[in-house]
Amino acid sequence: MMLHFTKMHGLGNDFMVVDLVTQRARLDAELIRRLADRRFGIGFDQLLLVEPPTRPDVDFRYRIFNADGSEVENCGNGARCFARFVLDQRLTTRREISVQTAGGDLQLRVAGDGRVRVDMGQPRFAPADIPLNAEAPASAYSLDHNGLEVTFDALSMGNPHAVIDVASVDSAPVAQLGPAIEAHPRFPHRVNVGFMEIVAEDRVRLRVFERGVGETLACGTGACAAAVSGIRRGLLTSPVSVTLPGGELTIEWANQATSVIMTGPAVRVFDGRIAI
Ligand SMILES: N[C@H](CCC[C@H](N)C(=O)O)C(=O)O
Repeated sequence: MMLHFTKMHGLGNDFMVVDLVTQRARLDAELIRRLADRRFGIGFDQLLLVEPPTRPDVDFRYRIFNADGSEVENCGNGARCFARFVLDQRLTTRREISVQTAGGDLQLRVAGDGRVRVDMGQPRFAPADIPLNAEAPASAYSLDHNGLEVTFDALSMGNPHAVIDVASVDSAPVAQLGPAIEAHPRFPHRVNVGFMEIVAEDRVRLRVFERGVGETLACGTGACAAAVSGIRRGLLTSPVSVTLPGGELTIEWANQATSVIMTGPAVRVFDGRIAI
């Protein structure tokens, strides 16, 4: 069959977006890996599926698959592209869109200037919610990597994140430490690894080694996790500007009992179709 798709990105974190409201297709992990390949396939960091809701109180179901074929709970940059896509495809006329994900519900709002505001829900800190093997919640954990003690914060944005403070993202050991922590046994579902450089109380630089992908140009949930980590440790004040290699996101978080709000761009690159 021919599968219609749209290539999109959020600050260079790139996606294959598929409308499964008006199309029918089954995409298993092996096919997803093949489609994700940047030479033999379409090439993307994540596949985003737009599906009819399974509950009456949301507009769509939003499913996310990493390039390695693993299905995951959330994708922030993808959520902004999801909102742009369903409006462009006329799958809705609403500019306030609610979606269900495996990690919880998201509220998407498309602004007049094309930027998208996403209510990402509340962060979760209990080790069991991340999940992280740890005796009790803390704002600083440590693990051993080749005899080196690595200190990190950890939380869930629906998906798991570790946040490591670094003096400079330019010299951060992303390629060495990223994969080691992603697959560390302390994280039973693996983890996204953020390297955060605090520039000012309202500004950070960030690089993210994403679970199931590797380093990406931007990570929306990673930007949320980094900002939340800095705010709750008293190092940052909301709103926080997060500068990633692909560009800048604004993250707001008032306090533990409120949602994290992420605002940023969503870009449509091209439409295509592929035989599967
Ligand atoms: N790699 C992530 C999913 C995509 C997150 C990222 N692309 C974003 O914008 O939040 C995970 O395995 O949880």
